[in-house]
This record gives sequence, structure tokens and C-alpha cells, in this order.
Amino acid sequence: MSRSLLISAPGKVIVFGEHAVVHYQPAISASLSLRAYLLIKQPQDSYDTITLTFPDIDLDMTWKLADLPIGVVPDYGNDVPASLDQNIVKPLNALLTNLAGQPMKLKAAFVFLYLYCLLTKPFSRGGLFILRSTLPVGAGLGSSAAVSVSIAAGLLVLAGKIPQDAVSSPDLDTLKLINKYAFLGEIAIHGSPSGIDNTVATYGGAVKFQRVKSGTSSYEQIPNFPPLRLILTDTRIPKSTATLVAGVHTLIRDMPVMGNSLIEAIGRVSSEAYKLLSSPECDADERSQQLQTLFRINHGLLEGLGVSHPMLERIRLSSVENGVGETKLTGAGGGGCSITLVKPQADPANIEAFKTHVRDEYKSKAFDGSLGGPGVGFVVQTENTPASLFDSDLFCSFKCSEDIIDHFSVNDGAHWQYWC
Ligand SMILES: Nc1ncnc2c1ncn2[C@@H]1O[C@H](COP(=O)(O)OP(=O)(O)O)[C@@H](O)[C@H]1O
Ligand SMILES: C[C@@](O)(CCOP(=O)(O)O)CC(=O)O
Repeated sequence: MSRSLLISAPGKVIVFGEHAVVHYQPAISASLSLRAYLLIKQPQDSYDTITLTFPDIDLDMTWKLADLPIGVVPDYGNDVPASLDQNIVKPLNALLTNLAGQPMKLKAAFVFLYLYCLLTKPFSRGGLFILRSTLPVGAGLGSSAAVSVSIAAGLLVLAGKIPQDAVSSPDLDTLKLINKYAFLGEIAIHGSPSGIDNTVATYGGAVKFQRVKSGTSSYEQIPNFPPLRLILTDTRIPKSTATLVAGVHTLIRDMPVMGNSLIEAIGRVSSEAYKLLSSPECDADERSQQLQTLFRINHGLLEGLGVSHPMLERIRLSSVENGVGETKLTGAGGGGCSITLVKPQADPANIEAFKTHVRDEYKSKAFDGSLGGPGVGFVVQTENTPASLFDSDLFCSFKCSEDIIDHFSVNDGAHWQYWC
């Protein structure tokens, strides 16, 4: 008998406050309907290898458990380490030297194996781990956090640190644990992330998030988050979050008055937006108008920080010229994605013209996305779950994200369970 488990976590859209959130300012982010999915197959009898099949990034590798630095770290008990443990990092880097020069594969394999070594015990079983995602990779929509949360949750279940069946009532402790381990995954990918992406991917919904200087962070769900009509545009221009975040650090170091003023102003934009987005009594027209203004200001401040890109500027101009609404970059910038807040009165023909323009002229992909869906969830294989959900060949065979979306929209129904 083999054990099969499917885990999924969403991407995110930072609506206000990226970059400033790294510097302890508040930010607002919401989960996105696009998600990552991790299928775990673990045979009951002894299985002494780990196979990672990540078709989206063309990674397919197997390691012997005996070659992994398992059991080299002290037992942290119920504590979760706040930073990466060099006892694991060094031997893992040595093991992965054949992936040097392929940063996407290296980071994905590193995050998985790091969390596996941290969480698993000597003499644990290995397994087959297949990861698929409907999120564009490295485009500012939190693909890495969706992956880190899915991996952390799956490995915590396998390690027996969270009960598979504890779903009947909200279980904030489980979510907290997943979020902490996923943050380690984000550290492995980005160096010094704020933690906003993994928090949204874990808890779902819409959150106000703020880092606290003591090393922790606070987050608050925004219960009445209104439906916002957003057009997401993927420039398909690759960016590096770590490099862009480092650039902002450099600006603050070299021109502290200017840098800090911009960061603080972005924090104020997020606070204003929070008031508008969390008050049910707020007049819808007035809210819509003010949010347009805040989008414009937030993007202008990010441009001032040096994290925009000429293509993002072109897309922004096109949305304004077509009367669709204001556009801001989302995520780290430097390429990646933008979000356009569609005005309620925008003419549908103009919206289509905007989408066509960015596709034909700028080779960018504009699409609608809904915000505020559930966080991390899972399906355990039982006789009542459709076998197709756990079919590894089928799971690997999907050619594009649309195929994955179709598969899950037909098959998942009531089978998904959430820890919140
Ligand atoms: N579908 C996927 N399969 C495997 N790894 C993935 C996938 N999507 C994202 N990743 C991992 O996340 C990293 C992208 O992180 P990042 O640059 O922060 O992008 P984003 O802004 O989308 O979070 C990739 O280098 C890879 O390691
Ligand atoms: C720029 C930043 O605020 C968001 C980065 O988002 P992404 O990696 O582009 O999805 C960094 C962070 O919060 O860690």
C-alpha cells in the first residue's frame, strides 16, 4: 500500500506596500486564484530514495537518502529555527553542485531537500514528490512562497508534526507551524524576505502584514475585503527579487533621507488603503476613486525607489490612456507583473483594447485573477477521492497551466480540506 497526499497553496498579489514591507512598513496582500500543487507518493515498504519531479522547471532528479545530511541538526523540539542551519546548508550545497548555473532548479531542489533534512528523522522513508504550479515562475505573484508553503505542509504531515485529520475546526497552530517552516524556504530563495508572501500563501484571504523589529511579524486578516476588479499583466521579463531588494537597501544606505522618505510614504499609502478596504460602511464610489489615486501614488513611489521597468511604465500608460484605470507594479518589480485596478465605469471595449495592446505590442500577457481565496489545503487519498487526483503520470502530463486549472476545477470539488 502506498500513501498519497496532495497539497496546494496559493500565490499572492501585493496590492499595496511591496519593498516598504521589508523595511518594517505595513503592506496589504491577498491570495490569488492561481496555485501550486504538490503530489506526494510514498510506498509503504522501505524506499530509500527521494525523487523530485518538477516538470514546470524541467527538474527530475533522484538522491539516495543515505547521501542527505539527515539527522545532523539538533532536535529543536517544538521550536522552529529562525534562520538556515549551516550544518545542513554546507553538505547540501556540496550535493547540488551539478545544478550550479541553473538557479531556478538549484533553489527549488535546495528548498525541498533543506526542509526534508530539517524535518525528517534518520531511517525515514523517501518518496516521489511531483510539483506543478499555475503561477508564472518568478513574476512577482509569489510562486516561490506557494511552492515553499506546499513543501513545508507536505513534509510536516509526513514527519507526523501535523495531524492529517485535524481539519474539522480552525487550527491556527498548524497554520503557524507551516508558515514558519515555509519562511525558511523563502529565506533559502531570497535571502532576507519580509515574510508577507508565505503568510498569505498559508492563511489565504486578504491580510495587512507588518514586520516587527524584534524579528517577528504581525498580520491581520481583512474580513470585509471588497471584490476588486484587477487585470494582471505579466511582462514575461525575468527579475530577481533578491537583487531588487538589495538595490533598495543600497539607495537607503547611500541617500538615507530620500530612501527612507519614499519607504515611509509607501507605508502611509498602505495605511490609507487599509482604512478604505476594511470599512464596510465606506461609500463604494468614493472608495473606488481613492483606491485609484493610491495605486497611482504607490507606483510612483516604487518608481522613485528604482524598482520599476520601462515595460511596466508602458503598460501603466496604456491602461490610463485607454481609460481602464491606474496600474502599479506588484511584487519586486524590475519586470514581472503589474496590476491594473479597473474603474467601475470603464468601457468593456477599452478593456479589451488595453489587453490586446499589451499582448500585441508589448508581448505581455493580461489576464483576470480573483483575490482572497483559501490558503494551504490538502486532499488525502481514500476510497472516496477520485483516483485521477493522485495519478502521477496524468499530473506530469499537463502541458500548460490552463490544463492544470481545468484538471482541478473538474476534479477537486468537495475533496479539498483546509486548516483554517
Ligand atoms: N512550478 C515551480 N516548480 C518548481 N519550482 C518553482 C516553481 N515555481 C516557482 N518555483 C521556485 O520559486 C523560484 C521563483 O521565486 P521568485 O523569483 O521569488 O518568484 P516569485 O516572484 O514568483 O515568487 C524559482 O526559482 C523556483 O526555485
Ligand atoms: C519586494 C518584496 O516586498 C516582495 C517580493 O515579491 P516577489 O518575490 O516578487 O513575489 C520582498 C519581500 O516582501 O520579501
